[in-house]
Amino acid sequence: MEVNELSNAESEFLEPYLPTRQHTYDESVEAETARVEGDETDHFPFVTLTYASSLDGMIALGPGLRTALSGSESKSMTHHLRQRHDAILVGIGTVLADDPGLNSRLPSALYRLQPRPVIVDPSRRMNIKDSKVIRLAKMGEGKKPLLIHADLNGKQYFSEEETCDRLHLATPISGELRGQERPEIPWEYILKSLKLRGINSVMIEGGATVISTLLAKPELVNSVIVTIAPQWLGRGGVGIAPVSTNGLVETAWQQFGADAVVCGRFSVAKRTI
Ligand SMILES: NC(=O)C1=CN([C@@H]2O[C@H](COP(=O)(O)OP(=O)(O)OC[C@H]3O[C@@H](n4cnc5c(N)ncnc54)[C@H](OP(=O)(O)O)[C@@H]3O)[C@@H](O)[C@H]2O)C=CC1
Ligand SMILES: Nc1nc(O)c(N)c(N[C@@H]2O[C@H](COP(=O)(O)O)[C@@H](O)[C@H]2O)n1
Repeated sequence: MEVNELSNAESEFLEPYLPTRQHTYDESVEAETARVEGDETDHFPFVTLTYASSLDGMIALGPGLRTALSGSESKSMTHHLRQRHDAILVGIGTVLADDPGLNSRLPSALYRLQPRPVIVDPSRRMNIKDSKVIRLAKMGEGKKPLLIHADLNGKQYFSEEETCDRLHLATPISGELRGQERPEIPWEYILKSLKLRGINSVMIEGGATVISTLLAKPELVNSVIVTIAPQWLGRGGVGIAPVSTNGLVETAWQQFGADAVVCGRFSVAKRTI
């Protein structure tokens, strides 16, 4: 699908919901040297939650199915968002289903402006050899991905490999988590670790599990940008279903091609722009 630069009006519409333009992030010096300074709210990167949904609230036709919802105009909007953040994060479910590129295909997205792909893969399920995100990084069309794994022994360490970097995060094995087959890494750990590595803004793109669990932590989310495509995906679809109810404030919407793009913030977010 063709990806084009946004018009001035389109990028001005989005700008209030985006992190400030910094572009100081450089993954080659990503940060052994980075230090957390400032108050508690500065310990987290700016988080933008974004995805495309059908009219019946579905993001895919079925579990594990790659489903095109955005038209070319709203897809271009997504690629604009990708180059406005230091990192783009998805869960391993999305990588296994979609084999996404996780780069920005906008003509203006020079290597310097590419987001660092971050993949939450607690149990190391990613197939490194056949991955598009790694192929693109090798060709210089995107950055090397950072994989986040769970370390059930409570350690926390970072290792660099030729094709990807791996960050092992301590997983609390207390009470309800003990004996659970799928280790769950608290979002606070993930986001603080990214900030510690010098990542100041992260666009979180999916999939259903990642979005639904983050929607239950609205205080960690600075802005929400949802594309609504004018179609229904039906009952077999994969829906967004947070465990808690919530609503956005400071909302705005604009048409991108046939799609509506809705933006907003949570009143409880730790900090605003
Ligand atoms: N329309 C849209 O905008 C988008 C649609 N999608 C669609 O979404 C679907 C994929 O959704 P889904 O299967 O839910 O996959 P996700 O991408 O949400 O990945 C879920 C998996 O990631 C791991 N994970 C996520 N969060 C954590 C955490 N906090 N701690 C530990 N592990 C975590 C777990 O891996 P494990 O299972 O190994 O424990 C979990 O099962 C696909 O069909 C895809 O096409 C995806 C992105 C955008
Ligand atoms: N914005 C948007 N619209 C859709 O209709 C989608 N299906 C998605 N999916 C997300 O984009 C990823 C694929 O992107 P690239 O391969 O990098 O172009 C996919 O994995 C989802 O994260 N997004």
